[in-house]
Amino acid sequence: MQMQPARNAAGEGVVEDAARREFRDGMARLAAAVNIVTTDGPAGRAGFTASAVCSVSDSPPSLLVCLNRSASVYRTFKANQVLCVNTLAHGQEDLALLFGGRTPMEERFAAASWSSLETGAPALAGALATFDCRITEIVESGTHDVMFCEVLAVGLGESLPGLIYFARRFHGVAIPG
Ligand SMILES: NC(=O)C1=CN([C@@H]2O[C@H](COP(=O)(O)OP(=O)(O)OC[C@H]3O[C@@H](n4cnc5c(N)ncnc54)[C@H](O)[C@@H]3O)[C@@H](O)[C@H]2O)C=CC1
Ligand SMILES: Cc1cc2nc3c(=O)[nH]c(=O)nc-3n(C[C@H](O)[C@H](O)[C@H](O)COP(=O)(O)O)c2cc1C
Repeated sequence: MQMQPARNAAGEGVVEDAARREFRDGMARLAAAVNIVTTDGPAGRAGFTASAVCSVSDSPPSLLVCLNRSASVYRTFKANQVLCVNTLAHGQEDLALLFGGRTPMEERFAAASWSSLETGAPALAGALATFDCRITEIVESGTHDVMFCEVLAVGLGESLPGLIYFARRFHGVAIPG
């Protein structure tokens, strides 16, 4: 068996790169809902697309969101301490791409209509569900911060087909029945 060198000529960790690639290939098979996570407050308004969102507990109602510390929106979320998880419906793929990076913040928000629930974080008109939250704890893990959140208010939109991210693409999910 040929051993792979731990570092290439440029000093980069090739073993680590292979592990990351393998991890991502595996994660590409783990289907996930698509959300736009927003915030507003003293540090300003920001939002990003997130598939790393998960239910934690129903008492108290709580969820978690994983945010890369290198994202342009990171400092704004950390400073505001509130966020709203907006779960997207089939047909909102363009919004998911817009909030998926590299687009100026005003352009991202100009593409949709927003209101607010309790915290002042933007709630997306036409979302399947909106979870208005206060960030209660932040745990650093690898490249990401895990933001644990208490859900203060839930908005339920129309019952529409859902949107998932699977195999590096968006897919619609039909309502059963
Ligand atoms: N959890 C995250 O931070 C995610 C970030 N992305 C961003 O979008 C880009 C394109 O993603 P794909 O087209 O799906 O191809 P990809 O091969 O980069 O990612 C495949 C899967 O790996 C996971 N993933 C990707 N980057 C990650 C990261 N930095 N930390 C933890 N998990 C990660 C996600 O589940 C993603 O669907 C990624 O390179 C990343 O920048 C996408 C999905 C999740
Ligand atoms: C489908 C999809 C899912 C994503 N999920 C996450 C996620 O869960 N956590 C995260 O930190 N970034 C995620 N990203 C990347 C962020 O949306 C992106 O880095 C963010 O918009 C910040 O980009 P910016 O630094 O250019 O502003 C995802 C991107 C896409 C397209």
